[in-house]
Amino acid sequence: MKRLNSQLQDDGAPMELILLLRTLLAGCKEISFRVSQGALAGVLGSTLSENVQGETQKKLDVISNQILKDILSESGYVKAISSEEEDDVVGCNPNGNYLVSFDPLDGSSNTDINSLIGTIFSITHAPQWMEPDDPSAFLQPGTQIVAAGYVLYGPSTMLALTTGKGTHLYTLDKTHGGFLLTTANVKVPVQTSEYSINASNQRHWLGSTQEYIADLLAGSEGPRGKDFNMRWVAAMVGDIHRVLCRGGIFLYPFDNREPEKAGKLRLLYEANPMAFLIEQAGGLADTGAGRIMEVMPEAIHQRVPVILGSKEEVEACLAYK
Ligand SMILES: O=P(O)(O)OC[C@H]1O[C@](O)(COP(=O)(O)O)[C@@H](O)[C@@H]1O
Ligand SMILES: [Mg+2]
Ligand SMILES: [Mg+2]
Repeated sequence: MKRLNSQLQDDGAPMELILLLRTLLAGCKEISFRVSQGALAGVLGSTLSENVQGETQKKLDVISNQILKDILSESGYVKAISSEEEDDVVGCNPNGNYLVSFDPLDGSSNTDINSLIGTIFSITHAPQWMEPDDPSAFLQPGTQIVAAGYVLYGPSTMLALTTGKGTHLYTLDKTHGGFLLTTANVKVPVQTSEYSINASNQRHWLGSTQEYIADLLAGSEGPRGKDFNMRWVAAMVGDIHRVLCRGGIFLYPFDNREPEKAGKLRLLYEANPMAFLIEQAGGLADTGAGRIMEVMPEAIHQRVPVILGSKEEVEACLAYK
């Protein structure tokens, strides 16, 4: 079976980027181990501190963040990082050539129920002019990303990764500690009859979202003329993995609960990396007002509405105005 290194070389990834990815993934393997220890590791439950988003952090969030921060800042390849769990950009090596944005633990409320969680990341070049603690260099559209992916801590630990040459899925072989290529050039089916949305927010949605979901619910008796199935993992990483594996549409749309927040999911370390993976697998990723990867970020923790997945279903959704 092909190893990660060899696939990255075949995809033409520069050696320094390969080394950076290997470093990042070494951190994810450590997180994978910690996660698998569950209550035995004494890491479940909430801490008293709150992160910048005002949500209560789980201890595993803090631990995962620390693991990635330490390994990346010591690597030498990274000029600065931005993390969901850090209020500000964290400066690393002033001579580093890359910037890394990450959600160290996505779906963290699932930790208490032994369900799917993961780490999401994206990597861009670090501009020469940048001071290591300058957040403005992170405010680049997703089109500038050179590598993005997630590690899913499920029954097996899996990696989905793209460097812009297709999306590949790898499985962690825990007997020798390496990621092995298990699906090359994964393709999201263009059509689907499966959707994913937190329906408890329905009353807050825009009219167009209400109408679209109502038509899916009407199934074979409605205008779509077919029945749809619904799935919600409550961890974006789990929902997107399902979409990559068998298609579907995933929505965390704009809603009126906090209109200034424009959505729940964060652009830099949730929406953009997932958009890159989905697009590289033949799917679409949109905010409802344009391509996610073309959004010019204004802040490192900016949120965006997310509609992504099977091409024809995303197009059908976007046709509702
Ligand atoms: O609580 P809700 O509305 O179901 O939201 C679930 C969404 O929130 C998230 O858990 C946010 O991620 P974090 O756990 O990293 O904060 C997504 O992974 C998921 O899609
Ligand atoms: Mg998250
Ligand atoms: Mg998180």
